[in-house]
Amino acid sequence: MILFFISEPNTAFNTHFTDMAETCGHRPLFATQAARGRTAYRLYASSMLVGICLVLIYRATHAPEAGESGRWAWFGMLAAELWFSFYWIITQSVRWNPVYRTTFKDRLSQLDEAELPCVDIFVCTADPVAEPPAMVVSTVLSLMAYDYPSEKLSVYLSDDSGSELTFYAICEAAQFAKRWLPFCRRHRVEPRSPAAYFAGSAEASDDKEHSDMKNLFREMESRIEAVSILGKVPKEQKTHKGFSEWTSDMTSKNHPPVVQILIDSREENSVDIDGTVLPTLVYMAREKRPQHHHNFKAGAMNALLRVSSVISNSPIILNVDCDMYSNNSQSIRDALCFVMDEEQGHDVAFVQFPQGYENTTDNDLYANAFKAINYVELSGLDDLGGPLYIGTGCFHRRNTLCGTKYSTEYKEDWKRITKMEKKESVSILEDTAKSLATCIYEFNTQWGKEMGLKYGCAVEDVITGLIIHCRGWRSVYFNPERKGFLGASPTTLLQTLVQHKRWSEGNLQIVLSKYCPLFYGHGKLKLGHRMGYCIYGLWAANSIPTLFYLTIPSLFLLKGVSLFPEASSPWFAPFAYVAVAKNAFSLVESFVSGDTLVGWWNIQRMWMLKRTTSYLFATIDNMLALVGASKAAFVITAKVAEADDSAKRYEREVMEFGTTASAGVMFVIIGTMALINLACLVVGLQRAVVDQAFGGLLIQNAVCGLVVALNLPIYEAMFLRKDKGRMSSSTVFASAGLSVLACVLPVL
Ligand SMILES: O=c1ccn([C@@H]2O[C@H](COP(=O)(O)OP(=O)(O)O[C@H]3O[C@H](CO)[C@@H](O)[C@H](O)[C@H]3O)[C@@H](O)[C@H]2O)c(=O)[nH]1
Ligand SMILES: [Mn+2]
Repeated sequence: MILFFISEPNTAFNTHFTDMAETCGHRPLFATQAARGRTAYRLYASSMLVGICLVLIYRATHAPEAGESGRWAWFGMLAAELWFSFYWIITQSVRWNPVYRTTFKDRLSQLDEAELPCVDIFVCTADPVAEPPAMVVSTVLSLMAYDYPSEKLSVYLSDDSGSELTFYAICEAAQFAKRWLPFCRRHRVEPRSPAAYFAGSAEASDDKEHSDMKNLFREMESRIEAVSILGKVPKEQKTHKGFSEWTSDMTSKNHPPVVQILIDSREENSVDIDGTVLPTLVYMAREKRPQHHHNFKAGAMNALLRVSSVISNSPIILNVDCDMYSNNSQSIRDALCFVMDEEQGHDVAFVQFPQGYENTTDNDLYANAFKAINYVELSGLDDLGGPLYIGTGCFHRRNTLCGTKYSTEYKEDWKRITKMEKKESVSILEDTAKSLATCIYEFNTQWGKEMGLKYGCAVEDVITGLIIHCRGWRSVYFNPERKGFLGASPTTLLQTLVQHKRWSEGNLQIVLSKYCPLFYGHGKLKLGHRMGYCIYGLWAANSIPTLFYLTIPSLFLLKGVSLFPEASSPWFAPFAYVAVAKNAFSLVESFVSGDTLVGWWNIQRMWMLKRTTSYLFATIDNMLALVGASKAAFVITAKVAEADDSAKRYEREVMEFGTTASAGVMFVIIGTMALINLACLVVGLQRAVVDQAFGGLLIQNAVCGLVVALNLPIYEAMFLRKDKGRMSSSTVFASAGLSVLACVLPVL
C-alpha cells in the first residue's frame, strides 16, 4: 500500500494546469500536486468508520446490568470510545487530500531583480541563558546571508531580555558579516549559519580561505562565549556607541526601549569586504516595566512591526525564532513564488515552512521531529485553506499581519517598496523607533486585538493565523527537499513535556474561547479546515479519556472482570480490526514521512506520556483559567544541554528523568501508570494461565501488555539504571505507593 507519495512531475493534473495557465499568457510561479493513493486511503477510512460504529454499537448494547460489576467502568469506556471516535473523525480532514507544492524560482529570477520587494526578517530572543547569544548570532548571520539583493533585506533582532550580552554578540555579527556574506556568495555555502556550516564541514578545511574563515568564526564565538560567561561586557570591548544605552539600574524586566541600527544599508560605508552592500541590521529591546504586561513573543513581534515600519517597512516579513537558522539560502525566493504569482497569489497571506530540527536522534527519542505532521497533516491543511502559522519559518504579508481583511479588489503593489529610501538620519530614526517600542504605546489601540499578533494566548502564532484565515486569506505550506529552517528541539523528557504543555494548553484555550475554530470559523472557513484546527486544539482533551483507557481496563483485570468482547464472539472482530488497522496505518504514514520503526514506537510512547502528563495539566490549567484561577505563562524552552552527561545519554537515546524538582508530579504520574499496568499484567496473565481462560480477557491483557511494552524504558529508569538520568528514588516511592493504592482500592 503506497500512500501519500508525491505524484511524479508532469502528471495529467499538473500538465493540464500549467498548459492552461500558459496559454493565457501567465507563467505560474508554483505548481500544486495532489498526493497519490487517495482512493486506497478513502477505502481504508471508510472501513475504519464501519469498525468504529460496530465498536460503539457493541458498547451501547452490552452494558452490564445494574448491580453487575463493571457497570460504571463500561459507561466510562463508552464515553472514552465516543471521544476517540470523534477525534479520529476530526483527524481525517487533513488526510483526505494532502497537496504538495513546487516553485519555479527561475521564472521569478526572470523578473527584473530591481522589481523584487524588500523583505524584513524578525528574529526573537528572550533570555541570554536559555538562548545563548552565540546561537542567536549564527541564526542572524544565516538570515543576513540569504541569496537575495542585500539592499532589500533588513534583519531585526528583538531581545526581550534587553541584555548587553546579546547586544555585544550582535555587534560582533555586524562585523563578521562583512567577511561571511562574501564567503557564502563565492562558495555557494549551505547552510549559511556559520555554526552549522563549520560543524558539518570539518574535512574541507585544507582550503586556506575556508580555514581562515573558520578560525575567524571560532574566535568570534569564543569572544561572545567569554562575555556570556563573565555575565557582562568588559569596558574595552564596548566599542559601539550603543552600549551607552545600558545604565547600571537596567534589568531585563525594567528598562527603557533600546533601538540600535547597527548596519544601515543606505549608508555608503555599509559594505562588505567585496564592496557589496550589507543588509540592514537592527537591535531592538522594547521597553519593559514590571507594572505592564509584556505579552511575551506576541508583544515583541508587534513592537518589531512598528519599529520596522519606520525603518524599512517592507511588504514581506519573515519571522524566525532565534533557535532556528536558515538552512536554505533560496527560501525568500521560494516564498515569493507563492505570494507574487499573478493568478493564485493574491489571497495568500502567509507561507509556512515546517519546523525542522537538526538535533533529533536517529529514532527521534522524544518524538519531537513531527515528521508525519510535517509531511501529511500540514500538507492536508494546505488543501483546506492553509497550514497554521507555527511561529517560526513563516513569511507574512505585512498588511495581513497588521489586520487587513481580504477582498477580491485587494492587490498588493509589489513595486511599492523595492528600495529603502534615504530618509532621516540614523539617530532620528532610532528615536522615532524607540517611541514606538514603549509600554504605553499600545494603550487604547488595536494592537494585540485587531492589529498584529493576538495577545493572551500561549500559542500566539496559531490564534493569529486562525484570525487571518477567518479574514478571508489563505496560507500555503512549503516543505522543500532541502529544509528551509533548522532548529533545536528539546533534548530531555521534561523539556519536551513542558513545551507540549504550553502548546496543548494554548491550543485548547483557543477552542474554549470565542475563537473556537468550529464556531468562530463558521461561514468563514471550510468545515475541513475548522476540523484541522481542532486536531491541535483538542490535543489536551485527549488526556482524560486516555488516562481512563490506560488504567481502568487494566485494573479490572485484577478482578477478572471483562470490559471487552470475548475472543470467540463476533464482536471481537471490529475491536481487533480498529486497533490493528489504525496502528498499521499510522505505521505506514510514519514510514512514508521518513520515520524508522523504532521511531514510530517512540512516537507512540511519547503520545502516551504527553497525554497523561502535559495534556492533563494543560486541561486542568484551562479549567482553572475558566474560573479565573490561573494565568497564561510562557516557559521558554531551554536550548542548551545541561552540564552533566545528559547530552550523551540523549545521543544514545536513553530517556532522561534526572532529578528536577519541577518534574515531580509529571514523573510520578508516569511512574504510577507504568507500575499499575505492570502489576495488572502479571495478575491478568496469571489468571489466564491458571484459569486456562485466554479468550475472555484477551483484549484487556493485550492493551495492558502494550502499555507495559511502551513503558519498558520507564521500568529501566525506575529500577535498573544507575546513571544520573534515572528516576529519582522519591519519585519511584511515590509512584509505588500510589499504584498500590490504585490496585487495592477497587477491591475494597
Ligand atoms: O517573552 C518572550 C518569550 C519568548 N520569546 C521568543 O519566542 C520564541 C519561541 O520560544 P521557545 O521557548 O523557543 O518556544 P517553542 O516552543 O520552541 O516555540 C514554538 O511555540 C511558540 C508558541 O508557544 C511560538 O511562539 C514559537 O514561534 C514556536 O516556534 C523564542 O525565539 C523566544 O525568544 C520572546 O521573544 N519573548
Ligand atoms: Mn523554540
